[in-house]
Amino acid sequence: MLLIHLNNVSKTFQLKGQSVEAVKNVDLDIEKGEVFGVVGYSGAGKSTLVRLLNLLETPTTGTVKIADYEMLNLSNRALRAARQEISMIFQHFNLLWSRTVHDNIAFPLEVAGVAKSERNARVEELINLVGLKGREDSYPSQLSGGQKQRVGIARALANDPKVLLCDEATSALDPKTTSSILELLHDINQKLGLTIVLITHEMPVIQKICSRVAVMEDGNVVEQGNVLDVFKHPQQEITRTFVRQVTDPDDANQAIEEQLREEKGTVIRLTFVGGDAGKPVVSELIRACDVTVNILQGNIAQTQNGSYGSLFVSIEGDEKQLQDAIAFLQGHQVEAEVISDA
Ligand SMILES: Nc1ncnc2c1ncn2[C@@H]1O[C@H](COP(=O)(O)OP(=O)(O)OP(=O)(O)O)[C@@H](O)[C@H]1O
Repeated sequence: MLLIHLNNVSKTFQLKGQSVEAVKNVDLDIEKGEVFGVVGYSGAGKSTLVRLLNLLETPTTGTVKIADYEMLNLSNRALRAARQEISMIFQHFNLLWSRTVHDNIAFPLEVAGVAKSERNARVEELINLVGLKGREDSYPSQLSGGQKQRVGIARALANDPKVLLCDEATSALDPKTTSSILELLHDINQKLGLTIVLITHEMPVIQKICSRVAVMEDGNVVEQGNVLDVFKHPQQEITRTFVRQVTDPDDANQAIEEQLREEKGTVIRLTFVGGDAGKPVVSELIRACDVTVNILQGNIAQTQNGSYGSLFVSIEGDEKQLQDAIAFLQGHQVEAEVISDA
């Protein structure tokens, strides 16, 4: 079921007599219960796009429909009600520093006029959900970054939203804490069926929890689709750059470069789907084409839609053997890209 529908949405800011087109003619459909990611570099328009979803920004053109709400046609009062169903978490948590964990989480319930006993029961439930039992009376300054974001998540869930918007929610956290927060978001999505829209400049975040992704560049959504499909067949150069954040992390690149200097053969990157797909293909390749294959580097990324692997190999053989080897690989649904010739 479709939950979010953006039709031809644009946002132009006027700044000192100049127009800044932050979001340009974006069409986007997000299904109920999915984790949808928007990836792009700084300035691409991601924050503006996500703020258009809860009408923190009003579109210059286009329409925004969320659940049954035509967001632009709502009265102020109806918009306030609709916003309760669209919650948000932030990079810097935006907690109230003078309130305890308990009172931060209770805050949106107070605003919504929920009675005290009901409020306390709900806060306790949320504290358990996000794994903060025992920290109810701490102040935000006494918490780690990951714990602060857990408070942010609990507070965002207080009024049972339909959608959770995450604006660079893990960008201020170290990799281990990032993983634990992404796991929590994944659990919440599974347990509550909550629809999550997250924006990030980090493709590993998309890889870990999103089922679909949109890539933004210069205000445009330049590509969107199922995460595994985008990993397998990125259409745009910028998407390839993002995919490489996962498949060729910097330390792996360095290792490849060092090996490239020493390799006698032709270095080829194989990309394949499925955990084991690479192994039999390589041994069959050696047998069928009578070439020597050295494995240089391998990497498998798990996405929500399945696994995706890349394998760097160096192949030694004459020109004909090499051509045969590439044809053989392609005939086995493995993509083969020549990285460097000896
Ligand atoms: N309120 C505003 N007034 C004027 N220009 C704005 C405003 N908000 C955003 N912009 C401009 O719109 C463009 C897109 O900004 P946006 O913050 O949406 O990008 P982003 O992809 O989220 O980047 P970042 O991660 O750095 O926030 C930028 O050129 C930015 O300067």
